Amino acid sequence: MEKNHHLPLYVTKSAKARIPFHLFAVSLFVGVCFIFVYRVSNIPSEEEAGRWAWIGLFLSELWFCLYWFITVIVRWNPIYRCTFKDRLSLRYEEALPGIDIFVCTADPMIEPPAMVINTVLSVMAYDYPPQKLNVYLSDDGGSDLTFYAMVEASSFSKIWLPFCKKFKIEPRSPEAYFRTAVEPLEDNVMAKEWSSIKKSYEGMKKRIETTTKLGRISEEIRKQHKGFREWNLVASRRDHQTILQMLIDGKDPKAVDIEGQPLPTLVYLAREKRPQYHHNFKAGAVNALIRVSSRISNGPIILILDCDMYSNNSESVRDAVCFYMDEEKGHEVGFVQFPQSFENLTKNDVYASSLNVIMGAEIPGFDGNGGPCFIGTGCFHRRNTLCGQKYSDQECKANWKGRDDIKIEESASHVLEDTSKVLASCTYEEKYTQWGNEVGLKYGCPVEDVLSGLAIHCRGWRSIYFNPERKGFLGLPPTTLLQSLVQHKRWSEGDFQIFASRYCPFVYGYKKIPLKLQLSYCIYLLWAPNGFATLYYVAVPSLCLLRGISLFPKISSAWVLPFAFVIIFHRAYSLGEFIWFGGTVQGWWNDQRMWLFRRISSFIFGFLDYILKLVGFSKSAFVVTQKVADDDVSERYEQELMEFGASSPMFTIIATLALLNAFCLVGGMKRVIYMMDVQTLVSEPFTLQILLCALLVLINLPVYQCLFLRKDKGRMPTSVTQRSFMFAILACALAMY
Ligand SMILES: O=c1ccn([C@@H]2O[C@H](COP(=O)(O)OP(=O)(O)O[C@H]3O[C@H](CO)[C@@H](O)[C@H](O)[C@H]3O)[C@@H](O)[C@H]2O)c(=O)[nH]1
Ligand SMILES: [Mn+2]
Repeated sequence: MEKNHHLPLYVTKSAKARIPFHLFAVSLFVGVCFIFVYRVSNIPSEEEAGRWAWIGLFLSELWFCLYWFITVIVRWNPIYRCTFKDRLSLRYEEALPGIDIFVCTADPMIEPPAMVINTVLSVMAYDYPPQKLNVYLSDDGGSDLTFYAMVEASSFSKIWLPFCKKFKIEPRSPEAYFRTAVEPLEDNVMAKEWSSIKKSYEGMKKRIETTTKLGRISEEIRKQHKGFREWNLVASRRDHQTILQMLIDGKDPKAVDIEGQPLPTLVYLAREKRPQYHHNFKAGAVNALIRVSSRISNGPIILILDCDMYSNNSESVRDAVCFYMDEEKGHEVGFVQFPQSFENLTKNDVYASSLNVIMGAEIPGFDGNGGPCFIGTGCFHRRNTLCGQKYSDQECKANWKGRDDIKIEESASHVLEDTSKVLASCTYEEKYTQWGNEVGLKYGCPVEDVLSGLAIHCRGWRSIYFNPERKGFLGLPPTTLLQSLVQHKRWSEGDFQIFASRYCPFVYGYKKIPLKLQLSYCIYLLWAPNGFATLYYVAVPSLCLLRGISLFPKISSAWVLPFAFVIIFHRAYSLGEFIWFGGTVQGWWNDQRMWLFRRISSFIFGFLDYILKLVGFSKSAFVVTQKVADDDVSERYEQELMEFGASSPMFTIIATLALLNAFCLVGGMKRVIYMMDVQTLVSEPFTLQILLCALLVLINLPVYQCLFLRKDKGRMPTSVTQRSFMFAILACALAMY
């Protein structure tokens, strides 16, 4: 036992093959230096055409180099973690900390209640003592439809939890389980239970879906639970009192499953909303939950989840607890972040939703540099840390060791409901103004997660990234182009807002977090400016080609070499990395296209929106990502056909640039065909420009399809087509004359 005590609860491993990567980075840097030498020594003189185009290109390349440098810093020293859950059970099974799990939902129409309760059921079924699990649902939609689904879930949990535990099934979201599991025909006992539970699940799902479709709760259902009466007072989803219902009170001895085992506490909360108070989106919801849960269960560890992120691994809580309970380092840990992984991705991932490279290469790099950022979901926080506590070596060590859950008043659930309501009221935060600032998640930023995580790092805490073999959580990716672009607009805008505010990591984190972590943060915080450099690079060289201004070395010149070297190796590395983390070649190509689209649309609009907010022209918003799609849209998603089909300025930019490059390529090819002898071809100063233009046309092929060939509803709307033709022709005309 004594010896056992000194074995750590987790280990950290460095990545292998770091040296080749370092060599690669250094040689690429040498190549980049050559490019810069070329750019500086060949600036066109003032009389020559294209001086400004040249300088602009140089600035874009400088920017790309700077940004690439950050991506190298992030990848320099990734680390990976491994836990020992058996040691945890041996030493601490009786002393495991309580866990409060927060699930956030915002709208029953785009986040169907049937999906939400699957997430809820999956976390209720964690392999963890149920008395120590407390599940809270925050419903920003304030919807009785969601509440109804929760009532159904609370009774279904009585058969679902024993079933999960008895047969040790995975995953524990009933929907996901029954979708993939094969009926256990050999095992007679299980087969019988299996089909009866499947039947009751399907019955429940049907009832919930019918009710959701109907859009209101029938009288019959209303009688099932006193909680429905609350909706008599609800004026609208933006104007209602706090609704707090303890659906299962884990402390109640009568709250047991069909096998007589205790159930986790289950709470439904719709915080108060009034038109005159800003509700601060998800951050506001989480903060209300932090307060309410402190009265009800006060678990020292909080798991935050989006409503589509169901638990795919029933041991994740134990994994996370290993980091917190480690005798050596546990007291330093502020939060444990799991990767954001998705189900429902298609083979070649048309919209590049997978985040595989970010989760596989970049976030482990963050961990090596001082700790992963908080990405909003799949994250276990220490309650005190979230509530603003600063890290201090001695104090935290002492506290965590002799950790004594702060006692909470024992009272009946209806009393708790009444006394906790005030904590979720609009006026509460007026009195305690530190909420949303020093306490809880921060307000005022569309990426409350990244900002709050940064603040936690700056208060001295470390964070841990844990990416187990069996994914901890699975969510739903955006399934249309526009949703993906809108999501990235929110992210790029929020991230840039952090960079440009007093929370800029170089200022706010100065002397508080390591420089390499400050730089790492910039990999996301500087997404938005990338948009401009990219926009320049995909438009100006092509237009110059049309006009006859050369911006790259002649194909016969030795200066071509550094360009070729940098471009080929940089992209080859990216391809290799993509495939290493489970992608396909076609998937990589799609990924490249999506990054192009995001940069020239989401990032630009994100930046502009940031400016508009700055001068007070537009208000902050949080466009919730849709989690359901119409049948024909889903079908096209399955076929990996890009979905345009809506009129959006983002599509206009994308289509304009696609057309512009097509026109320029035609113009450029004409030039080559006119001078069709080998001698001039070799000394041809436009070869690289033509190649760049051709590559852009190639990557934009799906856009031309949507413009000219497709007939389905996902094709480009006529208005967008007309507008983009006009803009593209205008730009070409301006370039030529
Ligand atoms: O007013 C709101 C708006 C959103 N949400 C919830 O926030 C979560 C995330 O919203 P979603 O539309 O799915 O956005 P994503 O872009 O997928 O979210 C990512 O990015 C967000 C920050 O932009 C983080 O908060 C998320 O955790 C992270 O998954 C969902 O559960 C919503 O129900 C609320 O509770 N209240
Ligand atoms: Mn989401």
